This record gives sequence, C-alpha cells and structure tokens, in this order.
Amino acid sequence: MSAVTQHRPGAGRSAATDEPLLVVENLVVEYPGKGFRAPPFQALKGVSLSIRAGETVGLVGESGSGKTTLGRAVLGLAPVTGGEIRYAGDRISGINKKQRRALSDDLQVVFQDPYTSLNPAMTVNDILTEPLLVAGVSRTDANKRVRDLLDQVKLPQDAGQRLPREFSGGQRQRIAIARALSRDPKVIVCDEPVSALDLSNQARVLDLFIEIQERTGVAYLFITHDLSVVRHISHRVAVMYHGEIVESGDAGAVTSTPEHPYTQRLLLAAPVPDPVRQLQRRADRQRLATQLAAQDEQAGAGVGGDEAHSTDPSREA
Ligand SMILES: Nc1ncnc2c1ncn2[C@@H]1O[C@H](COP(=O)(O)OP(=O)(O)OP(=O)(O)O)[C@@H](O)[C@H]1O
Repeated sequence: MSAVTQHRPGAGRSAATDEPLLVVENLVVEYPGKGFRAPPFQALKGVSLSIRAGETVGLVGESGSGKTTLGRAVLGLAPVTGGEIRYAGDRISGINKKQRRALSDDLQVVFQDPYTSLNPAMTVNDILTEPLLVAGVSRTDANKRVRDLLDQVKLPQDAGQRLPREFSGGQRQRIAIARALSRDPKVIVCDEPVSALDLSNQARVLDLFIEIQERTGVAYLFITHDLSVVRHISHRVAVMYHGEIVESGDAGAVTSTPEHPYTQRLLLAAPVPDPVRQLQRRADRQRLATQLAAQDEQAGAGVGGDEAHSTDPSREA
C-alpha cells in the first residue's frame, strides 16, 4: 500500500531543538513466560532512542517486533526490568502512580482503533471536556477549549453534540487526536494511528498530525509497520526487529537506502505495479530472509551477534 510516499519536506528541523526531550536508554522489557517454569520473554532487549521537542521519530517493524511494547513502556504500561526512560531530564521509568499521573498532561497517546478508543456512550463534548474538568479547568474555559480543539482537528462545531458512532473512521481518529491534545502534551505516542483508515483518510490524518506539530511543537513517537507512512511523517526512523533497534537515522536515508537486511526486506514488501519488478522484489526478499535467518542463527549462537545488528554510527540518532 502507499497512501503517501514522499519524504517529509525539510524534515521540520526548524521546530526540533537539539536537546532530547525523551530518552530511552538500554531498555529491557520482560513479560512472564508462557507455561510452567518458562523463562521470561524479553520483548525489548536493550533499546535506546531519543526524541527532541517538535520532532517525529518513526518506529517501524513487523508485527511482534516490540513497537507497541516500547510505546507502552514510555507511558508506564509495560514491565521495565532494565535500562531507563527519561523525560525532560528526569527518570520516569519505575515511578509511582501519583508521579505518573502528574506526567499525563505531557505524555499522551493516540491508539490505532478509533472505534474502540472512544467511549461510545459519551458525546464528543463530554469526551473532550472530561480530561479538562478532571484537571480543574472551569466548565466555561473547558467549553471554550473544546471549540478550539474541534477547530484544530478540522471538525465542525456541531460535532460536539454527537456520539462517536455518528462519525467515520477518519473523523473518529480526529476526535481521539483532539482528546490527546486537550492538555497541551509535549509528546504523543501514536500507535498505528492511521492503520485502520483507508488510503485517502490516512494521508489527511497524517497531514493533520504534521500541521499540529508545526503549530504546537509537540513531539511524536510514531509507531507503524508501514514504511511509506513513516517516510511521510518522520524526521528520523528507528527500525525494530525481534526487540532490538537494528537501524536508525534520518528518515530519508533509512527509507531510501537502508543498510540492514531487515529494513531492506521491509522496503521490498511494498507492492509495485510492474509484475516483472514485483517478481524480482519477491526474489530479493527471499534472499534477504535467508541472510537474516543466517544472522539470527549466528547471533543466537553468540557469534558476532552485535556485528550482525550493527548500524553505521554516522546515521545514528
Ligand atoms: N502483555 C503481554 N504478555 C506477554 N507477551 C506480550 C505481551 N504484550 C506483547 N507481548 C509479546 O511481545 C512481543 C512484542 O509485542 P508488541 O505488541 O510490542 O509488538 P508490535 O511490534 O507492536 O506488534 P504489532 O504491530 O502486531 O502490534 C510479541 O512477541 C508479543 O507476543
């Protein structure tokens, strides 16, 4: 699929400062093993990345590579057993519930499925005013803020009186974005936020994310399995494979001339109209899959594991 194929023009560098706002360092997340006495399963095996204010870092990888786990760890929802996460210089992994609540204005999330992420029994007005009222904003100011939020996500003012089911998928995702924006977050974890949308809605919602970032300076950790989406929205890209980041760097470079065979294989997975080229790409994918399997075997045997996953440091985030 390819709703969007162009690299983000200018990469929004003007908005991004050099100081990292969010830092993930050597992060390890382990889930309990399945079955009696099974060892824990490491979903993240020492992941490091950083995001600056106003920047979008795309996190790409196939299903099960650990993308959502990393997003959940940033939000305090995954069991971190090693490494740490820092926000604005402070460690935020392992903090207590009260400290986490204090962070909820700054760190927000938009999920994949706009059909289940919104309370079906609440009107859009109620969905958007709730976090404001909980934060102690007066009813008058909250109502004013909701009008502003509807404008920001390009929904009509009368949307406020309606229920989520009265909207299309793309419109519902706009409501979810408005809710995430309500307390002026500094970082939004976007977990596959356009995957459930058709191609034209994908492009519109991605452009909305970009517009909002250019206006507010919010940073995104943008999780997707789709390289064309990540190329459109990201300044930098990190590629996840089996719980590790195997390649990272400038979005244009990583998505046009990837170095790691896994990224090369992801790039070749996008269909092309020419059947001859499509066949060639299939053959190339098979060759890369064999190469990856050999690397995995070598890494599993403890021989050259680091080398197998090396990335040109000049491209590093
Ligand atoms: N709560 C959990 N308990 C046990 N294992 C889990 C849990 N959540 C995720 N996993 C496992 O951790 C690995 C990474 O899952 P994760 O959802 O982070 O991957 P992903 O790259 O986001 O995949 P997808 O694109 O399908 O959502 C998978 O093998 C998954 O089965």
